[in-house]
Amino acid sequence: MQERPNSLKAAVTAGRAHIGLWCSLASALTTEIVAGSGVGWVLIDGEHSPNDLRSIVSQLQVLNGSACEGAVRLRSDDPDLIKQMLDAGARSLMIPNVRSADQARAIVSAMSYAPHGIRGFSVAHRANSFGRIAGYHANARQQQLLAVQIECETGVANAAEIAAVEGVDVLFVGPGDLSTNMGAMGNPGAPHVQEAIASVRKAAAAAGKASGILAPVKADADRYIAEGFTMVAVGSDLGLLARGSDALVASFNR
Ligand SMILES: O=C(O)C(=O)C[C@H](O)[C@@H](O)CO
Repeated sequence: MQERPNSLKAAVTAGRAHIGLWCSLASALTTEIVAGSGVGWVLIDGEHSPNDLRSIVSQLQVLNGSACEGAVRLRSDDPDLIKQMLDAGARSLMIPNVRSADQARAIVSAMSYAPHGIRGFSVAHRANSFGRIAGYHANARQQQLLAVQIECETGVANAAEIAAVEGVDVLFVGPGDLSTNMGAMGNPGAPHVQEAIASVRKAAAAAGKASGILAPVKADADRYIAEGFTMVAVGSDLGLLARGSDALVASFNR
């Protein structure tokens, strides 16, 4: 058995925009519904959502056989969490608030088996279809995608060095955290934040890497894609359900 190609990695490393949806509801059912839309990837959020390892695995399972790539955001860069999540079958990882090239190198190391890194070895797990994927251990890095989030001024200042780290595929801007860190809480449209966002995109491009961002307003997403961001999340299960239900109820309350 061969490992399924990572369509998200293939698109963004070739410079093709690939849209995704954020899955914050920690529910295999809602992730299945969202993935059925035909979106290219979903982000299963282990940072700000009430997910645990089992709920993340359930969401990855509903993506089996689908063209939609399940990316997982961890709550930190802890190498033990990274190992457990990779073994559980997540191969596209997003790590929040990466601030330096050394931190990025440590994350790549945690994703790599010796001699390139420190990932612990387990002979059979969900990632290699319980031992059915021949050569998984030798080739595991090929289908892995690493998106590091740039979410503070230090990360922006070090974006060029972070992008240059071998094994980093995407600099992914966290617009909420970045704007908050830059004194414009929740307002990524502030001119100085927009300048920082553009500088992250340019740093990624200069290193031949992809850039990504979460942009739940369509006009923003269109503009970011036109500027060159490729891994673009255009909404979330939570937002769709909350705003959709608000609008439906409001439509009866005139
Ligand atoms: O800083 C941000 O913005 C992000 O990283 C995305 C958020 O965590 C959030 O909006 C998820 O729901």
